[in-house]
Amino acid sequence: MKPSVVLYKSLPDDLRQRLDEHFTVTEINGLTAENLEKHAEAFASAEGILGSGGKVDSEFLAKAPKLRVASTVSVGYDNFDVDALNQRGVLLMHTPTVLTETVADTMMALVLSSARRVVEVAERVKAGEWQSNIGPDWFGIDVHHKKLGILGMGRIGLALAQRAHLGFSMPILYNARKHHDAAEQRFDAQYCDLDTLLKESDFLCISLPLTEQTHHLIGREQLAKMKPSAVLINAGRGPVVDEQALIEALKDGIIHAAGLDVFEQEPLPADSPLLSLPNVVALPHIGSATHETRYGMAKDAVDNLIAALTGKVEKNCVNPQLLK
Ligand SMILES: NC(=O)C1=CN([C@@H]2O[C@H](COP(=O)(O)OP(=O)(O)OC[C@H]3O[C@@H](n4cnc5c(N)ncnc54)[C@H](O)[C@@H]3O)[C@@H](O)[C@H]2O)C=CC1
Ligand SMILES: O=C(O)C(=O)CO
Repeated sequence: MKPSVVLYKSLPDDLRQRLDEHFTVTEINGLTAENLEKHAEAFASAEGILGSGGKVDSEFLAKAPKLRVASTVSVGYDNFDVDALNQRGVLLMHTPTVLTETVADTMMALVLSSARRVVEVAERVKAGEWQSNIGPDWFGIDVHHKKLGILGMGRIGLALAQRAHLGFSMPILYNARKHHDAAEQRFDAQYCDLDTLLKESDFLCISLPLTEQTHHLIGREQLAKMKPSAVLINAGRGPVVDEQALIEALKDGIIHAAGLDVFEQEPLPADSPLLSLPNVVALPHIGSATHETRYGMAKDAVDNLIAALTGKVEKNCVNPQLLK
């Protein structure tokens, strides 16, 4: 008999077909409380789950007593309680690597659009405001040769360093839990402590995961250490930055601008003060959102689930110690 799995994100037809070849699939529209109740039987018999978004914690696991593998269509896994999964012996599979370059492209787009005010001035053109030669009120700030600080020098941080250093002649500073040899050798990146990164970066780019240690790592005190001309870019997770403190810093001129792909609450509420600030570029969490990359992530998530439920895991496992 094929193992039962719950699919909580729709897949392209060919990938759905591949999943059906291996498993008996129940497809639901998200891991909502309502769906957990409505599809209680499917969760009770599920050996695997595949999707993205929604909390997977001990409360969820109590409803899925046969679960062996959770496969998320994302690299970030902050919505999973990894300790609870470990206690239950449930493997967690994710999709690093396939999205790295695309997310770095998004971060570079945020750097450029925040500095050059691309969104703001394009809207002014559409509104018919371009009536004569433009003056300083349309100008932005340079990107090339400025110092780019990377907070979280992992896969995405490295790909951003490549773009910024080789493409835009930007000196790279970074902070991470440990030195990154490839970043230092290939892009001359300089390791520094967080205070130095805050004080010296012209662009502070956050590509950190959300953990207990990184929650509100950037708050009022840290923002106050940044240059008034600095731009903050966050494509890691919203709660790494204290959003209220960021709003105040942007309003009060403590920092110059922000480019944000992630927020404390997503979707960003329509009445968020961030949306009325001209010095904010706000994107709807599109870091990995290209057709090619989203397909690649879904494919990897399907392959990860098949590998893990058939005992053939070689990569993409968050808790490989369970394999021993
Ligand atoms: N906006 C979007 O659409 C996307 C956002 N992301 C976010 O980007 C994050 C990073 O992804 P990858 O680069 O693939 O992960 P990674 O694991 O390769 O890199 C994370 C880096 O953060 C560092 N780090 C972790 N905790 C730290 C701390 N307390 N202080 C300093 N450095 C710390 C690690 O040492 C590592 O260098 C993901 O966890 C996810 O939250 C990822 C993909 C898309
Ligand atoms: O993969 C992730 O962690 C995302 O945020 C979406 O690509």
